[in-house]
Amino acid sequence: MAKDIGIDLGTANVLIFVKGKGVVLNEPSVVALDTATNKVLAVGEEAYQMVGRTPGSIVAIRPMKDGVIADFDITQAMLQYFINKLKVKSMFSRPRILICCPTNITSVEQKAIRQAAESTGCRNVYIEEEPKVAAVGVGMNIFEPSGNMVIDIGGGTTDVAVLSMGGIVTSESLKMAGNTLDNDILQHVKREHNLLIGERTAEAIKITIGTATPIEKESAEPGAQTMDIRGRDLLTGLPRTLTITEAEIREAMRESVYSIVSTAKQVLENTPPELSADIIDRGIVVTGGGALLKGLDRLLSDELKVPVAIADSPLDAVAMGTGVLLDHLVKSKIK
Ligand SMILES: Nc1ncnc2c1ncn2[C@@H]1O[C@H](COP(=O)(O)OP(=O)(O)OP(=O)(O)O)[C@@H](O)[C@H]1O
Repeated sequence: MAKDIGIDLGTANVLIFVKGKGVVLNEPSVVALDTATNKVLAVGEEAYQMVGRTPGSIVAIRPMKDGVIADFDITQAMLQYFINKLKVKSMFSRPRILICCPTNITSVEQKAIRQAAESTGCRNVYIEEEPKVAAVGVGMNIFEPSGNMVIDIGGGTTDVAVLSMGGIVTSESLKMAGNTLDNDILQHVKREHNLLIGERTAEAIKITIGTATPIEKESAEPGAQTMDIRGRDLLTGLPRTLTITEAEIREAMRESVYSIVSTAKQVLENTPPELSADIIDRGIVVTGGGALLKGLDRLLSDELKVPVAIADSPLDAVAMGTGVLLDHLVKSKIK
Protein backbone atom coordinates (compact mmCIF):
# COMPACT_ATOMS: atom_id res chain seq x y z
CA MET A 1 0.00 0.00 0.00
CA ALA A 2 1.67 3.23 -1.12
CA LYS A 3 0.51 6.30 0.77
CA ASP A 4 1.43 9.90 0.23
CA ILE A 5 2.65 11.87 3.21
CA GLY A 6 2.94 15.65 3.53
CA ILE A 7 4.88 17.35 6.31
CA ASP A 8 4.68 21.00 7.36
CA LEU A 9 8.05 21.31 9.10
CA GLY A 10 7.32 24.62 10.80
CA THR A 11 9.28 26.73 13.26
CA ALA A 12 6.45 26.50 15.80
CA ASN A 13 4.55 23.33 14.86
CA VAL A 14 5.03 20.17 12.82
CA LEU A 15 1.94 18.82 11.05
CA ILE A 16 1.78 15.55 9.14
CA PHE A 17 -0.87 14.88 6.51
CA VAL A 18 -1.54 11.36 5.22
CA LYS A 19 -3.52 10.93 2.03
CA GLY A 20 -6.96 9.56 2.79
CA LYS A 21 -6.63 10.26 6.51
CA GLY A 22 -6.03 14.03 6.75
CA VAL A 23 -3.82 15.62 9.43
CA VAL A 24 -2.64 12.74 11.65
CA LEU A 25 -0.02 14.55 13.74
CA ASN A 26 0.16 18.11 15.03
CA GLU A 27 2.82 18.81 17.64
CA PRO A 28 5.04 21.72 18.68
CA SER A 29 8.54 21.77 17.11
CA VAL A 30 10.26 21.35 20.46
CA VAL A 31 12.89 18.85 21.62
CA ALA A 32 14.01 18.24 25.22
CA LEU A 33 17.65 17.26 25.64
CA ASP A 34 19.85 16.04 28.46
CA THR A 35 22.58 18.71 28.55
CA ALA A 36 25.25 16.31 29.81
CA THR A 37 24.80 13.56 27.21
CA ASN A 38 22.90 15.47 24.47
CA LYS A 39 20.40 12.59 24.50
CA VAL A 40 16.89 13.39 23.24
CA LEU A 41 14.49 12.99 26.19
CA ALA A 42 11.21 14.12 24.68
CA VAL A 43 9.87 15.51 21.40
CA GLY A 44 6.77 17.51 20.47
CA GLU A 45 3.93 18.07 22.94
CA GLU A 46 5.76 16.39 25.83
CA ALA A 47 8.85 18.56 25.28
CA TYR A 48 6.69 21.71 24.90
CA GLN A 49 5.24 21.15 28.39
CA MET A 50 8.83 21.42 29.68
CA VAL A 51 9.64 24.82 28.06
CA GLY A 52 10.75 27.21 30.82
CA ARG A 53 10.27 24.53 33.48
CA THR A 54 13.37 22.33 33.12
CA PRO A 55 16.03 21.69 35.78
CA GLY A 56 19.65 22.59 34.91
CA SER A 57 20.37 19.18 33.41
CA ILE A 58 17.61 19.42 30.75
CA VAL A 59 16.95 21.98 28.00
CA ALA A 60 13.79 22.24 25.92
CA ILE A 61 14.72 23.86 22.62
CA ARG A 62 13.14 24.81 19.33
CA PRO A 63 15.66 23.49 16.78
CA MET A 64 14.23 25.76 14.07
CA LYS A 65 14.28 29.43 14.89
CA ASP A 66 13.42 32.49 12.82
CA GLY A 67 12.48 30.28 9.88
CA VAL A 68 15.95 28.74 9.65
CA ILE A 69 17.38 25.55 11.05
CA ALA A 70 19.28 26.65 14.14
CA ASP A 71 20.34 23.16 15.20
CA PHE A 72 20.48 20.76 12.35
CA ASP A 73 21.15 17.45 14.17
CA ILE A 74 18.22 18.04 16.50
CA THR A 75 15.89 19.03 13.64
CA GLN A 76 16.85 15.82 11.90
CA ALA A 77 16.23 13.78 15.07
CA MET A 78 12.84 15.48 15.52
CA LEU A 79 11.80 14.81 11.94
CA GLN A 80 12.84 11.17 12.24
CA TYR A 81 10.93 10.84 15.52
CA PHE A 82 7.71 12.18 13.98
CA ILE A 83 7.96 10.08 10.81
CA ASN A 84 8.78 6.96 12.84
CA LYS A 85 5.65 7.60 14.91
CA LEU A 86 3.67 6.95 11.70
CA LYS A 87 5.30 3.52 11.41
CA VAL A 88 6.04 4.24 7.76
CA LYS A 89 8.01 1.04 7.17
CA SER A 90 5.32 -1.35 8.39
CA MET A 91 2.22 0.51 7.17
CA PHE A 92 3.16 1.87 3.79
CA SER A 93 5.27 0.64 0.93
CA ARG A 94 7.61 3.28 -0.42
CA PRO A 95 5.46 6.31 0.37
CA ARG A 96 5.96 9.58 -1.48
CA ILE A 97 6.68 12.39 0.90
CA LEU A 98 6.49 16.15 0.44
CA ILE A 99 8.21 18.26 3.07
CA CYS A 100 7.47 21.92 3.38
CA CYS A 101 10.43 23.63 5.03
CA PRO A 102 11.18 27.13 6.29
CA THR A 103 11.79 29.41 3.30
CA ASN A 104 15.34 30.41 4.12
CA ILE A 105 17.03 27.04 4.45
CA THR A 106 20.14 26.35 2.39
CA SER A 107 20.48 23.66 -0.27
CA VAL A 108 22.77 21.73 2.09
CA GLU A 109 20.06 21.76 4.76
CA GLN A 110 17.48 20.69 2.17
CA LYS A 111 19.65 17.76 1.22
CA ALA A 112 20.06 16.72 4.84
CA ILE A 113 16.29 16.94 5.47
CA ARG A 114 15.76 14.75 2.43
CA GLN A 115 18.26 12.23 3.83
CA ALA A 116 16.55 12.27 7.23
CA ALA A 117 13.23 11.41 5.56
CA GLU A 118 14.82 8.72 3.37
CA SER A 119 16.42 7.10 6.41
CA THR A 120 12.95 6.45 7.86
CA GLY A 121 11.88 4.38 4.85
CA CYS A 122 10.41 7.09 2.61
CA ARG A 123 11.22 7.21 -1.09
CA ASN A 124 10.66 10.07 -3.53
CA VAL A 125 11.14 12.93 -1.13
CA TYR A 126 10.03 16.32 -2.48
CA ILE A 127 10.79 19.67 -0.86
CA GLU A 128 8.46 22.63 -1.49
CA GLU A 129 8.24 26.32 -0.64
CA GLU A 130 5.85 27.24 2.15
CA PRO A 131 3.76 30.04 0.54
CA LYS A 132 3.05 27.93 -2.54
CA VAL A 133 1.81 25.04 -0.43
CA ALA A 134 -0.21 27.38 1.81
CA ALA A 135 -1.90 28.89 -1.26
CA VAL A 136 -3.03 25.54 -2.64
CA GLY A 137 -4.01 24.48 0.88
CA VAL A 138 -6.63 27.24 1.01
CA GLY A 139 -8.03 26.24 -2.37
CA MET A 140 -6.30 28.75 -4.65
CA ASN A 141 -5.78 27.51 -8.18
CA ILE A 142 -2.21 28.69 -8.57
CA PHE A 143 -1.71 26.71 -11.76
CA GLU A 144 -3.80 28.96 -13.99
CA PRO A 145 -2.43 32.23 -15.45
CA SER A 146 -3.88 34.61 -12.86
CA GLY A 147 -2.59 36.32 -9.75
CA ASN A 148 -3.14 34.82 -6.28
CA MET A 149 -1.65 36.43 -3.19
CA VAL A 150 -1.01 34.72 0.11
CA ILE A 151 0.45 35.98 3.39
CA ASP A 152 1.64 33.11 5.61
CA ILE A 153 2.38 34.27 9.17
CA GLY A 154 3.98 31.41 11.08
CA GLY A 155 6.04 31.27 14.24
CA GLY A 156 9.40 32.36 12.83
CA THR A 157 8.71 33.81 9.39
CA THR A 158 6.14 35.74 7.45
CA ASP A 159 6.08 34.75 3.80
CA VAL A 160 4.27 36.94 1.33
CA ALA A 161 3.92 35.69 -2.24
CA VAL A 162 2.08 36.32 -5.48
CA LEU A 163 1.66 33.13 -7.46
CA SER A 164 0.63 32.39 -11.02
CA MET A 165 0.98 29.37 -13.33
CA GLY A 166 2.32 27.16 -10.55
CA GLY A 167 5.19 29.42 -9.56
CA ILE A 168 6.07 32.37 -7.36
CA VAL A 169 6.07 35.66 -9.30
CA THR A 170 7.02 38.05 -6.49
CA SER A 171 7.71 37.28 -2.86
CA GLU A 172 9.32 38.43 0.35
CA SER A 173 10.24 36.49 3.46
CA LEU A 174 10.43 38.38 6.74
CA LYS A 175 12.07 36.85 9.82
CA MET A 176 9.34 38.26 11.98
CA ALA A 177 6.12 36.46 12.89
CA GLY A 178 4.29 34.98 15.89
CA ASN A 179 7.43 34.45 18.01
CA THR A 180 8.45 38.09 17.50
CA LEU A 181 5.09 39.23 18.83
CA ASP A 182 5.55 37.01 21.91
CA ASN A 183 8.97 38.53 22.48
CA ASP A 184 7.57 42.07 22.07
CA ILE A 185 5.06 41.31 24.83
CA LEU A 186 7.69 39.72 27.08
CA GLN A 187 10.01 42.75 26.70
CA HIS A 188 7.18 45.24 27.22
CA VAL A 189 6.05 43.60 30.49
CA LYS A 190 9.66 43.46 31.69
CA ARG A 191 10.44 47.07 30.77
CA GLU A 192 7.20 48.76 31.80
CA HIS A 193 6.15 46.61 34.77
CA ASN A 194 9.42 45.07 36.05
CA LEU A 195 7.83 41.67 35.70
CA LEU A 196 9.59 38.73 34.13
CA ILE A 197 7.26 36.34 32.30
CA GLY A 198 8.00 33.17 30.32
CA GLU A 199 7.56 32.80 26.55
CA ARG A 200 4.53 30.54 27.01
CA THR A 201 2.81 33.21 29.12
CA ALA A 202 3.67 35.84 26.49
CA GLU A 203 2.10 33.65 23.79
CA ALA A 204 -1.01 33.11 25.93
CA ILE A 205 -1.37 36.90 26.34
CA LYS A 206 -1.13 37.38 22.56
CA ILE A 207 -3.72 34.68 21.89
CA THR A 208 -6.12 35.86 24.61
CA ILE A 209 -6.10 39.65 24.34
CA GLY A 210 -3.75 40.42 21.43
CA THR A 211 -5.20 42.62 18.68
CA ALA A 212 -3.82 44.31 15.57
CA THR A 213 -6.50 47.04 15.60
CA PRO A 214 -9.01 48.05 18.31
CA ILE A 215 -11.90 45.59 18.38
CA GLU A 216 -15.34 46.88 19.27
CA LYS A 217 -16.81 44.79 22.08
CA GLU A 218 -20.38 45.05 23.30
CA SER A 219 -19.32 44.69 26.93
CA ALA A 220 -16.29 46.97 27.01
CA GLU A 221 -14.68 50.02 25.41
CA PRO A 222 -12.31 49.11 22.53
CA GLY A 223 -8.89 48.32 24.04
CA ALA A 224 -10.25 47.95 27.57
CA GLN A 225 -10.22 44.15 27.78
CA THR A 226 -7.82 42.98 30.49
CA MET A 227 -5.96 39.85 31.54
CA ASP A 228 -4.28 38.85 34.81
CA ILE A 229 -0.79 37.52 34.25
CA ARG A 230 1.77 36.02 36.61
CA GLY A 231 5.54 36.21 36.66
CA ARG A 232 8.54 37.09 38.80
CA ASP A 233 8.96 40.63 40.09
CA LEU A 234 12.39 41.87 38.99
CA LEU A 235 12.81 44.08 42.06
CA THR A 236 11.68 41.77 44.86
CA GLY A 237 12.37 38.45 43.13
CA LEU A 238 8.95 37.23 44.29
CA PRO A 239 5.97 35.99 42.25
CA ARG A 240 3.51 38.76 41.32
CA THR A 241 0.18 39.07 39.48
CA LEU A 242 -0.37 41.98 37.12
CA THR A 243 -3.41 43.14 35.15
CA ILE A 244 -2.63 44.22 31.60
CA THR A 245 -4.88 45.71 28.93
CA GLU A 246 -5.54 44.87 25.31
CA ALA A 247 -4.53 48.42 24.31
CA GLU A 248 -1.05 48.21 25.83
CA ILE A 249 -0.42 44.79 24.30
CA ARG A 250 -1.49 46.12 20.89
CA GLU A 251 0.96 49.00 21.30
CA ALA A 252 3.76 46.61 22.35
CA MET A 253 3.29 44.57 19.14
CA ARG A 254 2.62 47.56 16.87
CA GLU A 255 6.04 47.90 15.26
CA SER A 256 6.28 44.21 14.37
CA VAL A 257 2.70 44.09 13.06
CA TYR A 258 3.44 47.09 10.83
CA SER A 259 6.59 45.39 9.50
CA ILE A 260 4.34 42.60 8.25
CA VAL A 261 2.04 45.18 6.62
CA SER A 262 5.04 46.91 4.95
CA THR A 263 6.35 43.61 3.59
CA ALA A 264 2.96 42.90 2.02
CA LYS A 265 2.95 46.44 0.51
CA GLN A 266 6.40 45.88 -0.95
CA VAL A 267 5.29 42.65 -2.64
CA LEU A 268 2.22 44.39 -4.08
CA GLU A 269 4.42 47.21 -5.40
CA ASN A 270 6.63 44.67 -7.21
CA THR A 271 3.70 42.77 -8.72
CA PRO A 272 3.09 43.05 -12.48
CA PRO A 273 -0.09 45.13 -13.14
CA GLU A 274 -2.15 42.33 -14.73
CA LEU A 275 -1.64 40.23 -11.64
CA SER A 276 -2.42 43.22 -9.36
CA ALA A 277 -5.78 43.49 -11.10
CA ASP A 278 -6.47 39.80 -10.34
CA ILE A 279 -5.56 40.34 -6.69
CA ILE A 280 -8.09 43.18 -6.39
CA ASP A 281 -10.77 40.79 -7.69
CA ARG A 282 -9.77 37.75 -5.66
CA GLY A 283 -8.39 39.37 -2.52
CA ILE A 284 -5.50 38.22 -0.34
CA VAL A 285 -5.69 35.12 1.86
CA VAL A 286 -3.82 35.04 5.17
CA THR A 287 -2.62 31.65 6.51
CA GLY A 288 -0.46 30.41 9.41
CA GLY A 289 -1.21 30.74 13.12
CA GLY A 290 -0.38 34.45 13.06
CA ALA A 291 -3.47 34.99 10.88
CA LEU A 292 -5.53 34.40 14.02
CA LEU A 293 -4.38 37.66 15.63
CA LYS A 294 -7.64 39.54 16.11
CA GLY A 295 -8.23 42.48 13.78
CA LEU A 296 -5.34 41.61 11.48
CA ASP A 297 -7.57 41.13 8.43
CA ARG A 298 -9.11 44.58 8.97
CA LEU A 299 -5.73 46.26 9.42
CA LEU A 300 -4.32 44.60 6.29
CA SER A 301 -7.31 45.46 4.12
CA ASP A 302 -7.31 49.10 5.37
CA GLU A 303 -3.59 49.47 4.66
CA LEU A 304 -3.37 47.51 1.39
CA LYS A 305 -6.73 48.64 -0.07
CA VAL A 306 -7.45 45.09 -1.19
CA PRO A 307 -9.98 42.64 0.30
CA VAL A 308 -8.29 40.34 2.84
CA ALA A 309 -9.65 37.03 4.16
CA ILE A 310 -8.33 34.79 6.89
CA ALA A 311 -8.13 31.12 5.84
CA ASP A 312 -10.76 28.86 7.43
CA SER A 313 -8.13 26.75 9.23
CA PRO A 314 -5.00 28.89 8.98
CA LEU A 315 -2.85 26.53 11.09
CA ASP A 316 -3.63 23.56 8.80
CA ALA A 317 -3.31 25.32 5.44
CA VAL A 318 0.23 24.14 4.64
CA ALA A 319 -0.45 20.54 5.73
CA MET A 320 -3.63 20.43 3.61
CA GLY A 321 -1.73 21.96 0.70
CA THR A 322 0.85 19.17 0.75
CA GLY A 323 -1.95 16.73 -0.15
CA VAL A 324 -3.03 18.81 -3.15
CA LEU A 325 0.53 19.31 -4.37
CA LEU A 326 1.36 15.61 -4.06
CA ASP A 327 -1.58 14.89 -6.37
CA HIS A 328 -0.29 17.50 -8.76
CA LEU A 329 3.23 16.03 -8.65
CA VAL A 330 1.87 12.60 -9.50
CA LYS A 331 -0.17 13.97 -12.42
CA SER A 332 2.67 16.03 -13.86
CA LYS A 333 5.29 13.40 -12.90
CA ILE A 334 7.68 16.16 -11.85
CA LYS A 335 10.45 14.90 -9.62
N1 LIG B 1 -5.24 32.60 18.18
C1 LIG B 1 -4.03 33.05 17.86
N2 LIG B 1 -3.76 34.37 17.82
C2 LIG B 1 -2.53 34.82 17.49
N3 LIG B 1 -1.49 34.01 17.18
C3 LIG B 1 -1.70 32.69 17.22
C4 LIG B 1 -2.96 32.12 17.54
N4 LIG B 1 -2.86 30.76 17.48
C5 LIG B 1 -1.57 30.48 17.14
N5 LIG B 1 -0.87 31.62 16.97
C6 LIG B 1 0.55 31.77 16.65
O1 LIG B 1 0.84 31.15 15.42
C7 LIG B 1 2.24 30.79 15.40
C8 LIG B 1 2.40 29.39 14.86
O2 LIG B 1 1.87 29.34 13.56
P1 LIG B 1 2.22 28.13 12.56
O3 LIG B 1 1.99 26.84 13.23
O4 LIG B 1 1.50 28.43 11.30
O5 LIG B 1 3.79 28.37 12.41
P2 LIG B 1 4.89 27.44 11.69
O6 LIG B 1 4.38 26.98 10.38
O7 LIG B 1 5.31 26.39 12.66
O8 LIG B 1 6.06 28.50 11.54
P3 LIG B 1 6.92 28.94 10.24
O9 LIG B 1 5.92 29.16 9.13
O10 LIG B 1 7.60 30.19 10.67
O11 LIG B 1 7.86 27.82 10.01
C9 LIG B 1 2.73 30.90 16.84
O12 LIG B 1 3.53 32.07 16.97
C10 LIG B 1 1.44 31.04 17.63
O13 LIG B 1 1.62 31.81 18.81
